[in-house]
Amino acid sequence: MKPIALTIGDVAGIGPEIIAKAFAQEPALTQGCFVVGELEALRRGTAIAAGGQPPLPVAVIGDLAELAQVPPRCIPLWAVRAPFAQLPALGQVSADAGRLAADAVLWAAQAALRGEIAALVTAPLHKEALAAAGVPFPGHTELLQAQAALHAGVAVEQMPVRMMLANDELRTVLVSIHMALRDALAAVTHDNVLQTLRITNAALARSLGRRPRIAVAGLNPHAGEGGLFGREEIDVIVPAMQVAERDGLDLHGPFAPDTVFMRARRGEFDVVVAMYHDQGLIPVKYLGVEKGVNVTLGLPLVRTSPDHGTAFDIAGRGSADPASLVEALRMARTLAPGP
Ligand SMILES: NC(=O)C1=CN([C@@H]2O[C@H](COP(=O)(O)OP(=O)(O)OC[C@H]3O[C@@H](n4cnc5c(N)ncnc54)[C@H](O)[C@@H]3O)[C@@H](O)[C@H]2O)C=CC1
Ligand SMILES: NCC(=O)COP(=O)(O)O
Repeated sequence: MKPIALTIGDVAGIGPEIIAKAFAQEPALTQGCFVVGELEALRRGTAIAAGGQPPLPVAVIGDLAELAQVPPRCIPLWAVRAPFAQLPALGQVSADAGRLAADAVLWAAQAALRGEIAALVTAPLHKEALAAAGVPFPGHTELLQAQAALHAGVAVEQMPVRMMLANDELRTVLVSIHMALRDALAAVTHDNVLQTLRITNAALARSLGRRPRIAVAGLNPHAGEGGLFGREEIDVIVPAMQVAERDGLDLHGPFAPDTVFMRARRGEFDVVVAMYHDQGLIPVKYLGVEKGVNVTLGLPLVRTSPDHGTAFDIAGRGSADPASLVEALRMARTLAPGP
């Protein structure tokens, strides 16, 4: 398989530390992987991860062919900038860290689109730091969508993508992501719901090898209770489902949002389409932030990420759990195309 890039994320957070822990704890899984980032921040992460023991060494590479020469228990690094004279402080929003995080993702996205790497696994970045650096995208998902559209020579709207969060008990795909809740309500449109259903169906049919059973969450309490508590289910969600059903999708609902995740977790459905960010992410993260994986559906490349963020509150302490990053790496290997 081609190499897998791990982008360093926001270096004021736990990204470098959990990357170093993943390399230390999972030598077989991380074989053929390399970090995209900056030398001093990665070295700081290896020292934090080692907790007083000798840290894993870092080997800077200038060509992906050099990966084969990197000895075991050494972390290969593709540096996207010169080493920091002064590292961004741990636990604080900084434009320098935001710029580095974005540059690492941009480099890896372009390498993936050129077919040089099998997948990218992105350590978390801080959205305020990204904005402080002047990056015009709220998160990875939108940045990758824009890069993929550019590469394909199409408008961003012609490269629709969706966020999926998954663990071994539950999957959810979101109609909208990084926007104010008021805007998310307005984003529950016929086209957005229909597009989400189609993207979900295509992605899961590929990974499951069969037609996925898709549950649809309502927007309102009790899925509107027959129109008593809101009409979006009747006016928007059901008509979009009817169009998708005519295309052969196996759809169920719209169901009361407070019970649909419980039913999916019991095995009734393969995935729940949620109407906005927190409706879908709270149930998955509540099952354990260490288990979830974020996958961007709809891209012409494989991208996974841990489900948690930069955890500024614990950065530098050595207590960050690399489990979700390890799961993201495992999932990237599963989804990545063969040689
Ligand atoms: N894939 C990505 O790039 C993601 C980025 N974010 C961004 O991260 C920043 C911080 O977000 P928050 O809402 O504070 O969420 P967070 O996930 O960074 O932290 C929430 C709580 O979980 C704990 N936590 C998170 N990951 C942990 C780990 N691996 N081990 C142990 N404890 C862990 C933190 O210490 C904190 O108490 C925001 O800018 C957010 O947008 C959030 C989610 C995903
Ligand atoms: N809540 C998940 C999240 O914000 C991750 O966003 P992205 O950086 O994967 O687009």
